Amino acid sequence: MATFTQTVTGVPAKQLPRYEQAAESKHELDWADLVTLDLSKFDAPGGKQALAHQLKDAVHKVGFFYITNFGLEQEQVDRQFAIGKELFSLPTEEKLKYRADLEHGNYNGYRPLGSAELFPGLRDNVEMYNVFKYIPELERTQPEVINEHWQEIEGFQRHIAEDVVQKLLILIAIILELPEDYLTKGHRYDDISECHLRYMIYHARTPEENERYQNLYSRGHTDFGSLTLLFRQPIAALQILTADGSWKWVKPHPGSITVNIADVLQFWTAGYLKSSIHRVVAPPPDQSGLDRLGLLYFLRPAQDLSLKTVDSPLLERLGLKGDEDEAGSIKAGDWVRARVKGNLDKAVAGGQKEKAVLGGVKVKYYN
Ligand SMILES: O=C(O)CCC(=O)C(=O)O
Ligand SMILES: [Fe+2]
Repeated sequence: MATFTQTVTGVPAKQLPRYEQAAESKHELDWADLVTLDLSKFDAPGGKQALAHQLKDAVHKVGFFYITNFGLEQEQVDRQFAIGKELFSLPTEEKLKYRADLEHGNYNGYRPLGSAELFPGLRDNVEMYNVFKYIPELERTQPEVINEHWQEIEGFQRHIAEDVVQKLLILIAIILELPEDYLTKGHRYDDISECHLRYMIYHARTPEENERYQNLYSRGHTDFGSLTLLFRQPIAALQILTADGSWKWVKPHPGSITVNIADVLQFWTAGYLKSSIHRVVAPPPDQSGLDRLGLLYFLRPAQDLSLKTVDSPLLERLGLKGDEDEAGSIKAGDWVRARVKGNLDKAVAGGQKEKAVLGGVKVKYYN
């Protein structure tokens, strides 16, 4: 295994202030009905099969689900929120030293406030900091607060990448009637890929600003990679576009991670797995004055893998494996970078639109 040689300062890590989670909203919102997978059942006899059975409809029809008992204590999760909070409190000029090369579709590093235009002339209220995997090929200079805690961050990433995500990929392989290691092979921590742990912050807006922005924090979109894991943030804001065309809120259940299927799994399964459209809106009135910190892990496959439909007996039986595979010539890494670049495009008046990304394949955007 490669060893990583990130420069550390030699100065003992500063104490981080304890992160206090916000109180949940008292508003009764129109919550999405999502299944919860208890991952502690994974290693029990027949556990994987039972979990795969539970997951099958959810990943086909909704694309979103919760997981619990994923092997991280709330305290470990809160430490990551504390790192994110510290990072975003740095002066803007300091953060800009670590700006990601967004123009080339590279998300490694800082994405400044207002990078995406939501409506013509109206920019987003989001900052992001993406920490790619700690492998030599992806090394970059990082702010002090990241370097001071890099071993903890790497340990956190590795637990997600080498334990949680591996279990989920095995369940999905079982659903697709593929060998259990079929998907895990393309998602190793030491592969060059764009997987990252993301700290992000949505800055609260005034009620007047929210009105101008039609309450939108982040446009409806699908995610670019294989899976996205969203650590629980009690400030409600995430919504899913459901099959009947209505938006439903995602409830931040204690002790859970919200997981969603992203584009690459949709390509590999000719649409059987749903890369669902979701968006982020202004929180309900009792939380709308709060900045909303986010902690997410974006799983992406080894960059050279093609987006060709996999040889799944299930997909064969369903008649989904046709001769036409328009994404077959696209590489996963190229898809992800094209979509990162696309996020910098100017907003188009009139809302919903479709946009060609690569090789004639298009994506839809929603407000
Ligand atoms: O902040 C959230 O709840 C979701 C963020 C999201 O969808 C994304 O960053 O892709
Ligand atoms: Fe997303």
